[in-house]
Amino acid sequence: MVLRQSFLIILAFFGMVLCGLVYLNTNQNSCKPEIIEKVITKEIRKPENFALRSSPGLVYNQPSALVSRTDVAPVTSWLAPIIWEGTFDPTLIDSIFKQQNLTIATTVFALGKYTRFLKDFLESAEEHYFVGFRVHYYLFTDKPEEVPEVKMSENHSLTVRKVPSMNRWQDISMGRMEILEKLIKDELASEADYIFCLDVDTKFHGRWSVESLGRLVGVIHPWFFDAPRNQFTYERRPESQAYIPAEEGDYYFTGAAFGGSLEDVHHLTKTCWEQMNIDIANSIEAIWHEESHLNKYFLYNKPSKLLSPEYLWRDINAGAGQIKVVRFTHVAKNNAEVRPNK
Ligand SMILES: CC(=O)N[C@H]1[C@@H](OP(=O)(O)OP(=O)(O)OC[C@H]2O[C@@H](n3ccc(=O)[nH]c3=O)[C@H](O)[C@@H]2O)O[C@H](CO)[C@H](O)[C@@H]1O
Ligand SMILES: [Mn+2]
Repeated sequence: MVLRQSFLIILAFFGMVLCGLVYLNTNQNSCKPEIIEKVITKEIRKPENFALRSSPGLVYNQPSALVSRTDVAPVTSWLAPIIWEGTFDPTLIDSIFKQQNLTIATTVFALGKYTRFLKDFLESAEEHYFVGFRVHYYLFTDKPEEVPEVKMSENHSLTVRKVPSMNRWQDISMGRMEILEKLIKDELASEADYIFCLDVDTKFHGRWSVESLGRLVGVIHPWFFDAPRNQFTYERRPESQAYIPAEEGDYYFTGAAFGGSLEDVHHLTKTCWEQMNIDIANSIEAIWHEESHLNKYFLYNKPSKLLSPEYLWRDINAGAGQIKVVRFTHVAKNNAEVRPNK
């Protein structure tokens, strides 16, 4: 009898503990979405944070309603500014954006032999890229041990992330879209205001700063800024999701640099990655990989700001009358030697 009673008490005790655990567990699960939501809503910036406030007493040149550069277009036909030297006042624009307390996330990938480009990329960025503004670089590499020590300025920081190696350079280049989509979705909401995604085989030579910020930002490719649209190297096969017919197209954009607000770049990376996967399922790869999909995206989701080829020039020594300042260049490389495949 006593034995039976104690057995029942023990059973009841374990029952309670079990119930408690189940409760805790379900409760934790049901809490998760709430917590995530709280973090995001807490960090969303209010519209007034983006107001273009200027300080009394700031001395700068009077802007003109009449005079501008006449050798280049400072605006697209959908009224997005095109940023060229001489279209903005660095003193004024820096002072306005200083008041917004921004963080610019910047991603760069260096897999395989491309780690050799990191030193020049990072050192030159520290000299010219968003100087005086908060920058968080996210560097994705399969060889973290090869990341050089580069001294970061006070408000710039670098996070290194290990990613698996890949055998095809095309897969590395296209795979960036998937990693970027996840990074923005999972981590950046409470971390940054804007993002730029850059090729690593590049180098800064001049200012690249807040004049480049916008909701959705594309960089005009240095080889095609003066070409007619039917000569752009868009994907021309209708079977690909990146297809653009010969009579359509605005500009040809580079895949080596794009950016904007987290929300807009998230949508861009997600869409391009989805489109590339449809192509894979249909056994087709766009002629210039994610760059082709990016161009398709920009055609039907117009960028709100365009950066002139000053923001991705061919080579520091290559000249063109319209390029008054070279800010960022693609560096010459031996593709056959540096890539894992043809
Ligand atoms: C100037 C320009 O418009 N560049 C684009 C162009 O060729 P690119 O010749 O510039 O392509 P690329 O060889 O630089 O590859 C793009 C990027 O992928 C990364 N990477 C690539 C290979 C590798 O082994 N390891 C590695 O880390 C690295 O960050 C590199 O900068 O077309 C590519 C897609 O076809 C991309 O759209 C590039 O952005
Ligand atoms: Mn490149």
